Amino acid sequence: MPTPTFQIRNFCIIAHIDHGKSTLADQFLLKTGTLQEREMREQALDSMDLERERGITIRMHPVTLYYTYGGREYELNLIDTPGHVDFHYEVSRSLAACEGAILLVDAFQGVQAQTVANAFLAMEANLKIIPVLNKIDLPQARPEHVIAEMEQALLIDPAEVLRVSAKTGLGMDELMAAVIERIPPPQGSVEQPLRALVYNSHFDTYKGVVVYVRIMDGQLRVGQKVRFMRTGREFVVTEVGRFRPGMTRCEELSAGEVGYFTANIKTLEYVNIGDTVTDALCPAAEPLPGYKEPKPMVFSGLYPVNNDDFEDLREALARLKLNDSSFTYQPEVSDGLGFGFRCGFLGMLHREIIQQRLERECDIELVQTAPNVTYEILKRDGTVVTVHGPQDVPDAGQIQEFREPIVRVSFLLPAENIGAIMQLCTDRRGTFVRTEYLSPKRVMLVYEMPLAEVIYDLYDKLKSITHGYGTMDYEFIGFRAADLVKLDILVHGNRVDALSVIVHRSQAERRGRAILKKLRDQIDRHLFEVALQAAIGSRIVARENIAPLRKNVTAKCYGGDITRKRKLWAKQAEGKKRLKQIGKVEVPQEAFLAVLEQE
Ligand SMILES: Nc1nc2c(ncn2[C@@H]2O[C@H](COP(=O)(O)OP(=O)(O)OP(=O)(O)O)[C@@H](O)[C@H]2O)c(=O)[nH]1
Repeated sequence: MPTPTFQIRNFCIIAHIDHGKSTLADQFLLKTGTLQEREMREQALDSMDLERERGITIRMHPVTLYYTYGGREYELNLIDTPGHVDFHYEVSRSLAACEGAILLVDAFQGVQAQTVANAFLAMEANLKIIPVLNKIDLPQARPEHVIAEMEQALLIDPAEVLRVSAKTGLGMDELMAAVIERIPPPQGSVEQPLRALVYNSHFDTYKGVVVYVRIMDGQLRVGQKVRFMRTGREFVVTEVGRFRPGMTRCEELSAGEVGYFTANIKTLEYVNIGDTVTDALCPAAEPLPGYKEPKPMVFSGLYPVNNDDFEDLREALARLKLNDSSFTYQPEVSDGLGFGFRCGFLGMLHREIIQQRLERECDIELVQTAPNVTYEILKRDGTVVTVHGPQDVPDAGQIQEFREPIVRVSFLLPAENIGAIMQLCTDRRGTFVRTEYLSPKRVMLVYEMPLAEVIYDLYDKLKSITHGYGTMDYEFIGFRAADLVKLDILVHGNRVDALSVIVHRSQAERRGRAILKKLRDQIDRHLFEVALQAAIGSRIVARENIAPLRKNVTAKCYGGDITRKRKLWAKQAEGKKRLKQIGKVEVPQEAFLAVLEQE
């Protein structure tokens, strides 16, 4: 018998990193007897190794709990959401699968940038918010201040705020009651054709893709032929189940419920987060709203240090892609680094995670080039092209308008640092939007800024200026025209493709000079003077010279000592293996790395 919808509650926990979301999720498992204390590994829901190591939630792990309240048994579906900005879209899809959200705030740290961003996402999705203060067991907790911040920043009624300790379980009874009493039961009808929201998925070696769904209307059963409405692909369902928290089979899932299904789906590419699954024979008229194609925003080149590892790297990337459809890659060749791949990521954290997985899983030494963002170029012939790297930029003569991605960045910081951060934002071509004091000591600051400036080092700068007390969050708002140029690097008159970068014209000279300085330190002297130049089209904006070598290297070894000479020659030959000939100049591989690797 399916649970009547009025006895179902679907909710998630939204919080800033480290405010205790996973610990609270564990308390729900304990409280409902889903897991016993002894069975519970610490933080059962954070299952991926990498997450455990980094202590952050990357993927969402749903769990179905049963809890008796007021003499009735309720089905509670808890959906854990990622807390990082890179995974914004995934957060928004998991919110769409719920009717309510627990907004968890650390009673010491207070409201942070991601708390605000995620709370607004939940409010936009019309979720019932249950504001909760966590870590009230901490001696340094300052509940009254934090509640005042919540009221100021998020218009939360102080009377509604619950106080818990996810660590000790204090306040859990009140929280369970609030989930049941305050969050509305799901709407939707079993009589309607099936509509299920795909809010996540993972790849299982034996079962194929496991699709995580929230059933909005209708029913989902084994043997049913279903259709993904965006792609039109059809599959026959082989298994339906719930997460308890392990995958547990059941007969069917009905309107209002949360669970998973498998259907011998071989690749995650067929399963898009946000897509709608319907019955192939009796399809729904309209898919569910809000679908977005996941778009990588940050790109960088990934090269094996040893070119023989290229095929291994290709295989490793293909395996990763099976598990993460938001990551993209395509082969590219660079003058300096040889064969490699241009990879697309959702953001900087996503990029770091992928690199770590690759290194761990395939034991290949990798070089990552400095990250760049995606650009749009309106050409004089009226076409718009998307550019993922400097090598794709057409000739200046063909460019009508160069556009870059802009994000809205929100900072939450100690009031005393506001001047320094505003200066930083101005230097990074930011446009001031607004500022708001949450208390005399904490302020929210909003800027619009090019994404390229944000990924460069904004986060590190924020942390160092605010001594770790500032937080930030950003969302993509669109492409805007800017005075961007492709800056080329010439070694003795020869353009080196691998070293080109896209920069704002006002910064071209400074960036050019910095690159040339690094190059100069890496390239040995030659018998002639080597000119290093940075150029925009044919205009040189910066120049460095490497003075010529005055004497032959072996000259100082006198004529007679042939063994020493041989040794020297052998050593030179060894070094030359990794030298790249550019025109008449030999450039060591390290020079490319020094310039391309992120500072
Ligand atoms: N004293 C105390 N510590 C807590 C409490 N809840 C969580 N913690 C600690 O706070 C730290 C972060 O908790 P997590 O549950 O990992 O936080 P999270 O929000 O899931 O973090 P992400 O997965 O990074 O988003 C851990 O060291 C917890 O032990 C609490 O109520 N009291």
